[in-house]
Amino acid sequence: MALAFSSSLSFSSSTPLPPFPSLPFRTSPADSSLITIRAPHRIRPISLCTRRSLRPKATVVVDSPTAGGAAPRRGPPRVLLEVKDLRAVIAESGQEILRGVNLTIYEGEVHAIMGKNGSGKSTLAKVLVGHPDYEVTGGSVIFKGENLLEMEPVERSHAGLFMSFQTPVEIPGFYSYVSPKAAAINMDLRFLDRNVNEGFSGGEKKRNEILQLAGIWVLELGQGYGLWIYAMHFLYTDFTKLHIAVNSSKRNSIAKMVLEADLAILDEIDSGLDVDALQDVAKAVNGLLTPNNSVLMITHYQRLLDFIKPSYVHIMEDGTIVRTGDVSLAKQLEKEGYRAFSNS
Ligand SMILES: Nc1ncnc2c1ncn2[C@@H]1O[C@H](COP(=O)(O)OP(=O)(O)OP(=O)(O)O)[C@@H](O)[C@H]1O
Repeated sequence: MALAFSSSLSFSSSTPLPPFPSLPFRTSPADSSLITIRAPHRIRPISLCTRRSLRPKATVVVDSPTAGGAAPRRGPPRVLLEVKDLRAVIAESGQEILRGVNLTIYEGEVHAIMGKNGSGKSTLAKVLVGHPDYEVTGGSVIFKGENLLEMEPVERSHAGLFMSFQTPVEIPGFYSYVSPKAAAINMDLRFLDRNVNEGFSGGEKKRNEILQLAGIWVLELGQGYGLWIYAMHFLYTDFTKLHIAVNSSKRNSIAKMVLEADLAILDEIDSGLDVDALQDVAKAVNGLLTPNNSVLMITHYQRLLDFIKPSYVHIMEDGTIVRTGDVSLAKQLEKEGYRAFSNS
């Protein structure tokens, strides 16, 4: 298993950060051999966060010297992702899976990719995040003006690309690792009640994956103590469950940061979810959408699109996008099946 992780932050702490990646991560066999833990690419005190869902219902006490209003970016929407004639093979066998994918995503857009089993949807997602099982053999991918294909997976993550896996990883041992440190800084322990994903139901794992969009919460405590909290599991059911109380008067430099993705790739977030859970997940995704970020979601079912409205729906077949349209495509698909869209 390759574990891609790096910190671009420089901490003022004189004590080295704990070696977070040494946690006993494991992937489920059905999923990838790569875990990318998203480390911060930009840092913003929570008081600067403009996203509705992240305005703390939770108790968050922050002592930040840089509090103020963040001005939203102005100007016409930028192209976030431009995929041109992308071709990729399975690295081991050389079998071609992606056979010339073209896709352009502007910021503020929600794109849905649908397609038969085995048409290459997940492969496209994994190739975009740099999964080592695949080798790109042709085409180009520009993300935020930069050549995505030249970046390491972790750099893609830092650049603002997020992917939720169909089968998220389990992180046993998380509680015992974090809880003493959380106690040491007077942090409410109620949100540390479960190991990440371990024993979670399928639906809970999915919610958890989505809530990773809220990012990694980074606490830096002054006076020589730094702590990373990989907070995805704190959030797995409801943002109100995030309850971090830090007595800032006792600490002289506490910064609470939230990281967010510019482009979130959500691979079948709806599978295995009951109706209520689906709505919760959709609500979380919608809450994280802003005019400056985008979502690319892979789904088999139109019902997800009732809750997360797509700007475009693409139909994929045999490693390429064969049709693009609005949500009516998904409706037609539901009615007529893939025969209506087949190239062959
Ligand atoms: N690492 C791999 N090793 C072997 N075959 C692979 C690998 N990755 C993808 N494939 C094959 O490539 C094809 C496309 O797979 P992919 O998972 O991208 O399809 P999909 O459209 O996401 O399907 P589904 O809707 O069932 O999730 C399938 O035939 C799959 O078996």
